[in-house]
Amino acid sequence: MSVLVTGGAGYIGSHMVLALLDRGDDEVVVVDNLSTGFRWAVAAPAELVVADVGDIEAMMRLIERRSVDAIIHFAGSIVVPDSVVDPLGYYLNNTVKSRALIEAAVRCGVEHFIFSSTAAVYGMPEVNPVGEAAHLAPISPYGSSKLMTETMLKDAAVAHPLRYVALRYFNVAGADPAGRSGQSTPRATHLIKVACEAALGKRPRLEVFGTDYPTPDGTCIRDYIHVSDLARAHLLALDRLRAGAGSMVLNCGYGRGYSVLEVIDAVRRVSGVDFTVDHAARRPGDPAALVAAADLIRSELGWRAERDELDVIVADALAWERSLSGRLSA
Ligand SMILES: NC(=O)c1ccc[n+]([C@@H]2O[C@H](COP(=O)([O-])OP(=O)(O)OC[C@H]3O[C@@H](n4cnc5c(N)ncnc54)[C@H](O)[C@@H]3O)[C@@H](O)[C@H]2O)c1
Ligand SMILES: O=c1ccn([C@@H]2O[C@H](COP(=O)(O)OP(=O)(O)O[C@H]3O[C@H](CO)[C@H](O)[C@H](O)[C@H]3O)[C@@H](O)[C@H]2O)c(=O)[nH]1
Repeated sequence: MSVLVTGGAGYIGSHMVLALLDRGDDEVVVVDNLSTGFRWAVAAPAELVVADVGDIEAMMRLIERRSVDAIIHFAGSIVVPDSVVDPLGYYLNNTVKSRALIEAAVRCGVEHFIFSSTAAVYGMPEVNPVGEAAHLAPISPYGSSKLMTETMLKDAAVAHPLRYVALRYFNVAGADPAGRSGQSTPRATHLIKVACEAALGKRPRLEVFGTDYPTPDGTCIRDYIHVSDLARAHLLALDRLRAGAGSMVLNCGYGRGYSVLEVIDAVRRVSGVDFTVDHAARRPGDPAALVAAADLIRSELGWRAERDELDVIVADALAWERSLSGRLSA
């Protein structure tokens, strides 16, 4: 039996492949169209198939050839502001192509499906920490495209012998502690990556988007989760599904938030570099605070955080950023 990891050449997917291989699950096949991913990010002996998840025939052939019993679906487009500019492109890549993949799974009898959802399904939550039962009101096409895939899975799981875990990630950060993968996309927008680039002189400065939010220091609060802890949550979800558990929707965060200024302090502290920080206007669509209620994932999966110290997350991200320059041309 093989696990199919879509988007396995990307940031989080490449850590998933490492987590599977590290525990001895060697039958791993990756599908990635390399639109933002990297061939080198797929660790051996995982097989990389360069294909599009929307190609239903190709997905069915692959599922049959590798006897896939579980799909972990990371492939998608992830930049929230881009989704506002190109909503139909986001609905195509995230919703329409996920539908094709789900149909391939159903037609081939794959019973286990894990889906990368997002805290963006909550929009601007009125209460923090935000629980899985909170009102779902995405404010971007990105968030809507992911919520629509959650809905398809819910309905497909009623009609077919398919069980799924939708994991709603909060802010994913950090890198493989052994230095084998990390966030590599050029022109990244994520705060910790951008701050590490500033600390290493790859950017002239960091801009803080908004200092007048109703938070203790006026900057936005987010729940940053280490990518290795997140990958481990997927392993546990896979084990639960294979053991016969029913479908679940789970937040992935630590239940603790840090402000933008606290993150900047951590990056300055860990790097020892006092890089330039400018105050800028609010970025449209940013909720003031987004922190996970993280009890359900602990009780349902027995998941425990291992790298939840902000300085550890930053140190891993910084180490990866230092090692990155030589790799991107590969
Ligand atoms: N990074 C975060 O903070 C975050 C937060 C919430 C949810 N997510 C979700 O996690 C998943 C992975 O995100 P990431 O940060 O690793 O992004 P990423 O861009 O690094 O990885 C996505 C991968 O999918 C591939 N891909 C995209 N469209 C494809 C298609 N149609 N067919 C085949 N491959 C395709 C890309 O080439 C890339 O390798 C995404 O679904 C994203 O929405 C990420
Ligand atoms: O240069 C920067 C970059 C970010 N920020 C701030 O830092 C916080 C975190 O921003 P990120 O861009 O790192 O992350 P988001 O919270 O916007 O986005 C995250 O959550 C979203 C759901 O809300 C999506 O899932 C997305 O993929 C995921 O990274 C925000 O307040 C943002 O305004 C800055 O001040 N300066």
